[in-house]
Amino acid sequence: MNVKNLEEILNRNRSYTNQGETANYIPELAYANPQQLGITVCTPRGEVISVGDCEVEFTMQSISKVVNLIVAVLDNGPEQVFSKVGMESSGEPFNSVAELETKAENKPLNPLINAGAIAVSSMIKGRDVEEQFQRVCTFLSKITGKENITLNERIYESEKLTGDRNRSLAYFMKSTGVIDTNVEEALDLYFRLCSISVTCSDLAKIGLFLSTGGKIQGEILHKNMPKAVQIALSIMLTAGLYNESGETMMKAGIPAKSGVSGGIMAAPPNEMGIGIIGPAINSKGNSAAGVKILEDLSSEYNLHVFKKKPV
Ligand SMILES: NC(=O)CC[C@H](N)C(=O)O
Repeated sequence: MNVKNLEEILNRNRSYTNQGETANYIPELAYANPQQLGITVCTPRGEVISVGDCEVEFTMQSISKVVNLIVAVLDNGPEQVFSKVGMESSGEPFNSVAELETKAENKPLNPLINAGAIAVSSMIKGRDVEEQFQRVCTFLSKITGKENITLNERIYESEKLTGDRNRSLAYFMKSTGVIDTNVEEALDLYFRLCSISVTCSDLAKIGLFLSTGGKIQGEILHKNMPKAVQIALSIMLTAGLYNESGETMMKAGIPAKSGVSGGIMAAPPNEMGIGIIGPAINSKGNSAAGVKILEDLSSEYNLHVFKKKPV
């Protein structure tokens, strides 16, 4: 792998930024530059290669759902978490209201759609929202090696102000017993987690952590970490890109998670961590150029999980 190679992949896919738009249902997200495009790759051997607009910060949005899930699984065990949230891909938009009532016994279909992630947030341990949030930040800090994990206040306020769809999902889940804690607190934690600032290289480090089975600088910090990571990767593979997950699974074949700010975090097992930013998103809510870059990275570096690797 080298810089030139990655630059070529980035440039080859640049025109796809014109096939998307920045998210505007959270008004503050609309101000991102739709032409921005960057890739960072981290390998287990310690190489870090960044190309394009990698230094720009953006919010994690739905990529935080993966970290959220791992913390909740470590806190409660998988049985407890999956007694409230399903394991199936949805085939519907990430904020679908209808499927919550009509599918899977009132359980949100999986932890990576909005309803599922709000339910998972309610299970994170802590005295109050601040402590819950700080526990997730501490974990993120260990993974990324960044001392300060910060929240983008403008985006957070914008999310809260316009988050009525998420509120309706959460209150519905309270009525069916999926959420049995304070709904507003679960939502507040969810909004905060979505508003955490990151760069491409932070995403690549999260990807590397997952790709190496949950190791942080060669160490496993919790005995249940490998299991939690295995769960997260499985759900990323089947549901990480919402109703574009099947196509991405077939074409790129890499466990990945997208967010509406245009980030994609990907974790081809044992290979590398990948962070991509491209704020112009397609109709499914995924970075328009980002998904194409993921496909190209997969074919360039043989990353598809079902591609026969040379022995
Ligand atoms: N797909 C996403 O990134 C959605 C996250 C966003 N904060 C929302 O709740 O709608």
